[in-house]
Amino acid sequence: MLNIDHLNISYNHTPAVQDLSLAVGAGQIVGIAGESGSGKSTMLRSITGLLGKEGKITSGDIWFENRQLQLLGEKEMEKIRGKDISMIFQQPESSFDPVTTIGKQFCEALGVHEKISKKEALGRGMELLKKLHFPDPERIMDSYAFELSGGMCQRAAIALGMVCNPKLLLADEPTSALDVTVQSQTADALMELRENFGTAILMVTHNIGVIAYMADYVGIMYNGKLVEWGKKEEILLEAEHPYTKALIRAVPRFGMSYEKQPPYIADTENEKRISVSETHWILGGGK
Ligand SMILES: Nc1ncnc2c1ncn2[C@@H]1O[C@H](COP(=O)(O)OP(=O)(O)OP(=O)(O)O)[C@@H](O)[C@H]1O
Repeated sequence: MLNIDHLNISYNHTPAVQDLSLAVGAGQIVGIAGESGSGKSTMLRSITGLLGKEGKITSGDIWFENRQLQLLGEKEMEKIRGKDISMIFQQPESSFDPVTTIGKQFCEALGVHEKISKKEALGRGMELLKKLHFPDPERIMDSYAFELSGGMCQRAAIALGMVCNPKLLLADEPTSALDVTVQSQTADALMELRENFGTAILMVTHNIGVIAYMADYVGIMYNGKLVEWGKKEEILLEAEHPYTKALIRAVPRFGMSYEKQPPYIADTENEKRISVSETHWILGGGK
């Protein structure tokens, strides 16, 4: 569905992303981890054509289905943004206009891409809010973003991002600004979207625990380059790059033995183990 091929991006001639290739298949969750400044957000923004004035794709291709996104003009990108590809951000409030009700923003988001009545648009939004476990979607529709808690706001932002039923959701640190319990709810909400709608998700984060919990494929960025790429189990168990090893070592253990936390991603031959439920616990999802 999405194929990034030997992508190079610079800001004012300084390279930020170098020779990056990766792929996201339909319905897959791909997690990209990496330290601050390694180029994760730049890579995501390049997909939606939002690199700003300084940012430039200097070579390489971004294929989405049969289109080369980096060759499309702003008008064509506008049609794709929000409809086929949508994006959610670390600060959920930044997905919303603070002086417009959430309901009105659902109507506006749908109105850009479809001829749809206000009633129908609100209905579609409320259905999504229900799927994301809001017991009172009508109240949410009448609220402003600042009236919601951080976790509610992020789930509402996910619903807004999903309202046009995009094939690909880009998520920039979707759980980082949230406390651990809400991180877990948000991670579960994203995984449910994949289950319910087959949405592919490309997510960048500092948090290898979130990736261990959610992703099918993992990439590790370091200094603008993708230094590791593969299936989650392969990367978490067979990390080769020193930065990946350090990231995995840095996952807190909370003094719990692995044996108490099945199921494992286990490589019995080498007796190396990473507990998926441990990362779930780190995310606040249970003990
Ligand atoms: N608008 C910009 N103008 C100039 N340089 C930029 C701009 N945005 C990002 N950069 C630079 O590009 C490099 C990659 O930044 P980017 O934000 O993509 O990293 P990141 O991995 O997403 O970091 P973080 O995890 O802190 O968000 C950094 O060196 C950063 O300073």
